[in-house]
Amino acid sequence: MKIKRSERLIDMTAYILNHPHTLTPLTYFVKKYESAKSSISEDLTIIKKTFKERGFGVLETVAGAAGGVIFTPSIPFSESKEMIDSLCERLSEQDRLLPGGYVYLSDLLGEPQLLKQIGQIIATQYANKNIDAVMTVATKGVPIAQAVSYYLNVPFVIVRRDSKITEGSTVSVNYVSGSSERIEKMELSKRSLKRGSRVLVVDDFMKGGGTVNGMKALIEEFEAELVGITVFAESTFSGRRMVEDYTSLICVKEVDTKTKNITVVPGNYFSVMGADAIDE
Ligand SMILES: O=P(O)(O)OC[C@H]1C[C@H](OP(=O)(O)OP(=O)(O)O)[C@H](O)[C@@H]1O
Repeated sequence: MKIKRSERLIDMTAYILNHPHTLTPLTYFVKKYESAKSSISEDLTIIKKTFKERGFGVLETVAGAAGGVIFTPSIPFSESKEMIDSLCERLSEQDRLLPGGYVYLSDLLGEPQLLKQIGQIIATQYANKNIDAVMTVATKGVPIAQAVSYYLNVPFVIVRRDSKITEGSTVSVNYVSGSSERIEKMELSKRSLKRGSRVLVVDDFMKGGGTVNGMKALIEEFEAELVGITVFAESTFSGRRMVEDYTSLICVKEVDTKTKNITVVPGNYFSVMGADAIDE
């Protein structure tokens, strides 16, 4: 289609934003807009510069015959900080405290815009870590895994605590639930992960860390590689937490079961990202 340059820029930007971590050859745009390669290259330079200045992410040009452009989305720290701070306020509402020191999150994890931001924030942390798959455990981790997998453009796999005939043959592990000291089981369809896959584990909430530890054990069973663990929220845990190396967006710092007050503060995301940024 032959359109004005201003319209072409908008159309190209929409396509690129909707295709994260996807190599798009320049010839695709040349054919689509019936334009010269030099015009398309100029357009991509404008988009690349604007994305960088506005903090939308990096538009990388891959040279060579099989080259093109790849968009790696990211979210500016300022936007992440604003979103996490407002979440801490919302989560400090009194009626969220559940028995056992858990916190009611399901309303937040049902909000499309918030899930989109959570996906962007976590995907920003792993943008350059060559993730092959995102892993979570049913049920409340699923919307988070879906959001993160969209922005990393990789599949997500769902670990289950119950056996389902529709999952085919599975690999299962027993794990100690850190919060309840109970032996529990989780399983994953054999079809889900290839040997050597680089896996990111996400979940909605971490208390004792037993659930995440179980997923770590499953990744070992698949002879895959754990790249990182990021949870939406963590709570302080009086017992011995089973997982040490993880990232959280928010932290339930204090819980007063008498007044039902909870104090929620930002998690360790910014300190972890700050460290990573220094390393880059
Ligand atoms: O760190 P731990 O002590 O292991 O607890 C964190 C688990 C428990 C809770 O899941 P549930 O509410 O039990 O299950 P579902 O997500 O299906 O609601 C949460 O979603 C994490 O997966």
